Amino acid sequence: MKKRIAILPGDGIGPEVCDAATKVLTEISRLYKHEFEFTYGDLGGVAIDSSGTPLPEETLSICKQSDAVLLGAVGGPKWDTLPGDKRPEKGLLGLRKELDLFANLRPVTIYDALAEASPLKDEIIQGVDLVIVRELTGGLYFGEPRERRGVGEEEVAVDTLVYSRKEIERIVRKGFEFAEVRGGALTSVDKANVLESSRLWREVVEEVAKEFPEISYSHMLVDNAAMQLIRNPKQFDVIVTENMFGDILSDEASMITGSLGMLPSASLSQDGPGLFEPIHGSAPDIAGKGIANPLATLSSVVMMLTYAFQMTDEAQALSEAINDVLENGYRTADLTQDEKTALSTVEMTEKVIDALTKKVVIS
Ligand SMILES: NC(=O)c1ccc[n+]([C@@H]2O[C@H](COP(=O)([O-])OP(=O)(O)OC[C@H]3O[C@@H](n4cnc5c(N)ncnc54)[C@H](O)[C@@H]3O)[C@@H](O)[C@H]2O)c1
Ligand SMILES: CC(C)[C@H](C(=O)O)[C@@H](O)C(=O)O
Ligand SMILES: [Mg+2]
Repeated sequence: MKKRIAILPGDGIGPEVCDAATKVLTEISRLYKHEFEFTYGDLGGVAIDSSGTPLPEETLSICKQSDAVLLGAVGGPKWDTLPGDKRPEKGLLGLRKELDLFANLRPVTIYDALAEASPLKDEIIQGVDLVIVRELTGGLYFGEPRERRGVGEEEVAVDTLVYSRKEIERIVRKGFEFAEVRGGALTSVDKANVLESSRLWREVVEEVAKEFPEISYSHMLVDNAAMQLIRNPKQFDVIVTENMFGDILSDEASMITGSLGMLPSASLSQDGPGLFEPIHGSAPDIAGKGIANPLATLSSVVMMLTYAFQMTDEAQALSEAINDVLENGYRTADLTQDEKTALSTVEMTEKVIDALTKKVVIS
């Protein structure tokens, strides 16, 4: 059956890594005889430039009519001085809200071949396999009021951190469900020693835990969690946390794998189309140079195949192809000190496609 995929390349390296993804999806459609239909939409800075708004109606409607959405990244210096509600990032936040993508999964998987790319010691990172389940449509990112008022020394800026019981319940339940599927444990991360919203969060975790008597769980304060992720990341299996803490902890966790260019994500709603994107941004410092690591985006395609299309064989083959390429020593610039041997985005993508094709044709 035909699968409709909305492609939102966005800004900076977004188009470069999205190209990698569409090439790989095209190869998968050839190998497995699927039909993937790509419809492109503008989001972020490119959308501001083309239509004056970071999330045009047309883009939203393309996404709503799709079976899955693939996103590159949004933002960049060109739009940094725009007011908050006109910035590229507002387009992404609006899309997450409109599609009700409350559950953001950010898996942290270690590739043995990349051990030396991580700044952490081998014995600390070997065997790490964790997933951050980040609440994505609430908290500080969306709370009202959000405003600036007053002038001079009296000027104040307000952001509001608000969570309803219902919002917490649904993400915490997702966290427990993932822990159940993985046969693991749940760590709920909060700041309950200071924040009222975190105290409600903790209460809700205690209540939802009763539905999962066989899952062991614990609470951890976010500052300690940030430290523990570096000290002993193996202690974690599923981490469930609110929007902003999840944003920060996931960039931190990416260094366990060696590069921000490695971490994928899936943002899911209750029943609508999911959105799949690397966790990294538009990387203005390397945009246009053709050197971005496409693997976070290709691993996001693995998550799309798994969660949106239930194509488990295809997902496994692509995931193994990524592993094979790394085992064979291929690296983009972010993963090696040796500039001379570093592959471009296009070359790395070709290596993955070769490995995938060989794997599928032989099996
Ligand atoms: N989901 C998104 O669209 C998203 C996520 C994060 C940041 N942003 C936006 O991106 C812009 C730049 O933000 P930033 O510089 O703080 O974060 P960033 O993630 O874009 O880059 C941080 C560093 O990591 C490197 N990097 C990131 N992705 C890489 C890849 N695939 N391959 C190799 N190196 C990679 C960059 O070169 C840079 O040195 C900002 O406008 C920000 O708002 C967007
Ligand atoms: C660009 C920004 C709005 C976004 C976030 O903070 O959620 C990004 O950092 C991410 O991690 O996806
Ligand atoms: Mg982030």
